[in-house]
Amino acid sequence: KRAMAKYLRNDLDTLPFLGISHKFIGSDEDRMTTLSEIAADCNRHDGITAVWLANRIFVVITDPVEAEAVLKNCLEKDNILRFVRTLTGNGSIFAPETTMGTKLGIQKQDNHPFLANFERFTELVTARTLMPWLHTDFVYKFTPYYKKNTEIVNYMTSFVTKIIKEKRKDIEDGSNKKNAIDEQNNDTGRPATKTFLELLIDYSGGDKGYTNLELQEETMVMLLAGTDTSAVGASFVMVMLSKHQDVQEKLFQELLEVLGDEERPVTAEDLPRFKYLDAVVKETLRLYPPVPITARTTDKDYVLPSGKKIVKGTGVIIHIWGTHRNPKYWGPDVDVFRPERFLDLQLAHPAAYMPFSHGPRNCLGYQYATMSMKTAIATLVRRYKVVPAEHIVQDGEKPLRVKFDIMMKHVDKFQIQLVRRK
Ligand code: HEM
Repeated sequence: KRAMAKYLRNDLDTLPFLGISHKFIGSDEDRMTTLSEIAADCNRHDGITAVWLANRIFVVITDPVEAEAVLKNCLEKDNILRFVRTLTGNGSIFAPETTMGTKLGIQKQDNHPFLANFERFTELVTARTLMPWLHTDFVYKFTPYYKKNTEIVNYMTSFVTKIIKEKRKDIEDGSNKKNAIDEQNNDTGRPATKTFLELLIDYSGGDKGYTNLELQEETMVMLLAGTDTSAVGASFVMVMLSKHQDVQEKLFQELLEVLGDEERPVTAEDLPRFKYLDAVVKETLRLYPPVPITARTTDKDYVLPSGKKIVKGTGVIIHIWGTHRNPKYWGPDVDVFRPERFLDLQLAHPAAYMPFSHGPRNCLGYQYATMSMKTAIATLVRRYKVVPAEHIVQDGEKPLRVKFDIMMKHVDKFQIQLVRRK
């Protein structure tokens, strides 16, 4: 591993024993700044470097050719992601209403304890992931974070378990005909919609299928992976539209063309016709991927397409943010927000653009996420002009300030103003 560190060099400020882990101390904005410095350094080293996080070495990749080789061959997620498991257990890795089909009212109350706990959980997990001295359970248990983490996990699991028990009882009593989604859509005349939770119960064999613990773990996974990611993606698009009025005007014209003059609901059939919206969403997720990194571990020695060798047991960080900003694949205007680049684009490599990752363990929900983001954005932009929040100076090409807590988010909380269009 030491030999590997020598030929996969970096020019980052590395300390004895700590490696680069000291660079992750600080705020969640500082952590994202460090991640972007690592990406830029990696791009200067042919898209592959190695960094030490205390006693563990991680290979960092921003070259899509090398990334694809790893993502197709190493299917195990690296142990560095294990702290998420305090919540998801053994679930296969959050739209509360569509996931669980119970009126939670979470999205209508931004101070709902479930959301507050979820946010605090992501902060705690990210801090622990990036600070190696907190990795050992023995040490972690002596810190105040441990107590908080346990409280949060207990609250969230009991919240979800209660819903699962109610749902099972509803199904038993036959009182499950209508769920929260159907109630919202009560005038559509569509057959009853099955929620994710109902489908899990049904397909796994009803009473004889998944246990309550398995249902709880899978539901947690969907909540964790599904809710905030799409909301964060759509919110980044809205902020970029507020900064780039020319892009917004072009998008508005497309919406008028496809939807006509009336303010009718956007349908699934409209979505493929929104070519420019597709480009705007893609260009936003290129510059601001809500999940900026993912990780794998090697189960044997690998020789990458470049001939570089990664030894068994190495953590590999697939730096999605860095790959999207690799000038070798995106050209000299890599940092410029230019949706037009995605119109008729032939990607230089299929993994050069991967906000949903790439290969057999990529995002399970990418089609749903894309459809839900486009529907929300088209609905809003058809009705409202999006302008920057009053106190935020219009700063044109200046990059957004972003922070990292499992997901990447806007430091200024995605603040914008909506002005009703006539
Ligand atoms: C803009 C929205 C989203 C983005 C950017 C996103 C991105 C990602 C990324 C980068 C991964 C990591 C894959 C890897 O390690 O290779 C992932 C995994 C996953 N995502 Fe998403 N995701 C989004 C929305 C969703 C939604 C809406 C769902 C569910 C409905 C979902 C379900 C999952 C699941 C289950 C995994 C784990 C797959 C596995 O480990 O095999 N995601 N997502």
